[in-house]
Amino acid sequence: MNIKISNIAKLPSKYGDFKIQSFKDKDKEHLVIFKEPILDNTLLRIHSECLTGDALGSLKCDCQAQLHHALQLISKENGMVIYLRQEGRGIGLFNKVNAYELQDRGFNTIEANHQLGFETDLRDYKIVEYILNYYKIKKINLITNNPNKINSLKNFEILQRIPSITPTNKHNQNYLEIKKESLGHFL
Ligand SMILES: Nc1nc2c(ncn2[C@@H]2O[C@H](COP(=O)(O)OP(=O)(O)OP(=O)(O)O)[C@@H](O)[C@H]2O)c(=O)[nH]1
Ligand SMILES: [Zn+2]
Repeated sequence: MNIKISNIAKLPSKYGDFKIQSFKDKDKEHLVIFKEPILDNTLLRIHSECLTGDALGSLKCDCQAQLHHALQLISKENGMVIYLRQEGRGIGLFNKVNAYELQDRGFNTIEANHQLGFETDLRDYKIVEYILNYYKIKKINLITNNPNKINSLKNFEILQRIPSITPTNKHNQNYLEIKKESLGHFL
């Protein structure tokens, strides 16, 4: 892996004072947001980019609420959010917009991906392993409902899974049901 690592900068936020550092893997500029001290057994959220949810407050998913919940948790003590630039479960923003248009026509999130010729989930978490090794983290308390994320971190000891439960609304109800029924999320 040919990873470039930025310097560490301060990021004061409405949830507290964090530090940020970027890890650049080819064209993907990932971000680590952390509250010191970084412990060997850190509280960790691995968050995949969702511009529509994280930045625009879309009600179609639970991403923004999950991100803010994690930032609130780590701001209380310490911990880390690894923000991965794998938008739309890895299909990218352009394709996600096309998937959303298919959802407007009645396809669910998984079917829409398949209609576009993509697998259900194209994400990979190799860079997470690199980042955790870089920070010398071996044990984690992982904030997630996604069993895939847990399985992708086989080289680390997962001490605890912290659920990330967010409010449902009429726009994300089906999305959350699919996560539970088809993707096995702990919801
Ligand atoms: N392709 C596609 N991606 C979506 C859609 N809605 C949200 N996403 C992306 O899904 C990713 C978030 O994945 P989720 O499956 O919601 O949740 P997760 O992060 O894997 O699981 P948690 O750790 O429990 O939050 C982000 O990259 C979003 O951009 C959609 O309808 N289609
Ligand atoms: Zn989202």
